[in-house]
Amino acid sequence: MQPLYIPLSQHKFTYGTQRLWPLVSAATSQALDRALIAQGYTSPLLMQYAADALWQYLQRLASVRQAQAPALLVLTGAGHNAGDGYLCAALAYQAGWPVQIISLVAPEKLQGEPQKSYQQAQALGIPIHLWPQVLSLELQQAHGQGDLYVLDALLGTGAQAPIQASWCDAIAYINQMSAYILAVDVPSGLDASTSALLGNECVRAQATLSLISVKAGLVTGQAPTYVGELALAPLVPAHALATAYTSLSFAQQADLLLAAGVWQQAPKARLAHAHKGHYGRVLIVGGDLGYGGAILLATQAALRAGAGWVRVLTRAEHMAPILTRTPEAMVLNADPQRLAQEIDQADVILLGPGLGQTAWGRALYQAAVQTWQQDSTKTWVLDADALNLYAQSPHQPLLPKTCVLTPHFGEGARLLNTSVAQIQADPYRAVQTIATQTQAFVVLKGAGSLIYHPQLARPWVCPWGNPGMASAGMGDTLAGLIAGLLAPPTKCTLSIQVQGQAIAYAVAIHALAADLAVKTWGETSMLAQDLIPEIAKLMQVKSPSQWDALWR
Ligand SMILES: NC(=O)C1=CN([C@@H]2O[C@H](COP(=O)(O)OP(=O)(O)OC[C@H]3O[C@@H](n4cnc5c(N)ncnc54)[C@H](O)[C@@H]3O)[C@@H](O)[C@H]2O)[C@@H](O)CC1
Repeated sequence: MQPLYIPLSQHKFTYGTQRLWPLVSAATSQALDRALIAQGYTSPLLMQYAADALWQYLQRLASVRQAQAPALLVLTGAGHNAGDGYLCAALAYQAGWPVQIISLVAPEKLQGEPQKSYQQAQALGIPIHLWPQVLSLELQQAHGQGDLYVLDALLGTGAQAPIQASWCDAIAYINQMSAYILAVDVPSGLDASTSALLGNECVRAQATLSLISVKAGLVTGQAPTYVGELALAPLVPAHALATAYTSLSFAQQADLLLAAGVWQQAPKARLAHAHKGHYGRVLIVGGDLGYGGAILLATQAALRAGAGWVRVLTRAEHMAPILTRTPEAMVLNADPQRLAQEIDQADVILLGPGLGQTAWGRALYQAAVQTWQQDSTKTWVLDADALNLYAQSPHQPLLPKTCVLTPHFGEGARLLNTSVAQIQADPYRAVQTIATQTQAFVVLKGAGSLIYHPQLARPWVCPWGNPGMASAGMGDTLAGLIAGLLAPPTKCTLSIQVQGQAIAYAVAIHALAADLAVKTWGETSMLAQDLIPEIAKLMQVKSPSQWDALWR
């Protein structure tokens, strides 16, 4: 049987020659449903296709896990999401799995398709309990043996905040089970558009099968904790979906970067007669006392990204350690007077790794601002305390014409003078607001990093990376990588689109390097420096087969 879903969390994942995948809001997803219904894919048909895909996913999972006597518990609410759940329960029951359903909504309150699906499950004789009834002995036994699968069909794209206490209790109840949770379309409690949490509890699924389209709220911010493995069940043929997309009058929300296209963005083969001037000059400024490692990592990443030369302005105390580890770099004692002259010689200036906020760092920041105000033709990357100092300025200076800001959520909150919670409530809005206010490229770093510039149609989302990246030096490495990849002088004169692709490539390679490194070091022990050799490996990939070989 043809697979009814496409796994999106795999690194080997490719989809034709596409480089991007559309991410949609809940509203767009509902409009897509309507457009498909208008093509003759009626609501009951789509619901049955959804149930078929969910059931196939569960069966394959049980087979991979060599599950003994698998049992299914389905939690349902009132909407179409629940309808998918009832129909999937019916398929599992007919195949001989022990199945029980816990509904949070009294049957007499159900309407339309969800009501019909409920009646179908009921007619088969599947036990349906109204929350908070306890599980029957049979399922409890299966649960004890660890073969219990839970289908979360409580809330889908129609979910609204807040989640009431009794629903939170039900969510907490399934989260504490030692069962495998598959979420239908969206983990209940997560906003499908923004990745915000709608209440105090959210289903923590091992996997989510997104239906018809991938929702933007599943891939960024806090979402990866709740979504688990992500897969898409398109439900309808590609041509029907393409017609549905073109009939929409409003744009999709974001684009997901895809592995299929990432390697195609790698720097081209070098000219046979090349000299280092062809590959650009990067100046890195930072590394106050106590922060020598930050500037070292940025330097190594910029060099591995292929920059022709890298000069470093830092504290005198850090010169010898950096040179010992990276003799290819030119390392100089930083003083604000020297800065203008060094900037003049560079194509790209990275300001911020380990810059700190003492008088030393502030003086360098001020000198840098004066320089770019006089000559805004250079490409700048502002990271770490350069962002904080910019955010603190009472009169924020106009940024250079080509500028990349790389805030994490905390720095993003300072740039917008708001809280981290507000950024988490809608990272898409945050990245677009920062970029619009500054007219710069913004890389909002975190799980599912976002990349945006006001002249791009939509933010791009990087789907790779792992929680081991929540460690010191990761941001410095990324900043160095971006600076190195933007360094070739030709890049600076190219369009926003092409510069954006170089930045997206840097973000992707950084996350993918972490996904390679984690295979050796594990999430707990992986260090930022472990990414450097993996970055070099990834940048050598020139074909899909080389790409696949990396992930074997
Ligand atoms: N329309 C269609 O034809 C299709 C819909 N599909 C499924 O349908 C879902 C969307 O269906 P709906 O629009 O019915 O949305 P939902 O299934 O998310 O349910 C909305 C219902 O939940 C209630 N609700 C919202 N927030 C709540 C909260 N915080 N606490 C308690 N109850 C709450 C609403 O009052 C409404 O009754 C998708 O996520 C997908 O799973 C799929 O079957 C594909 C086809």
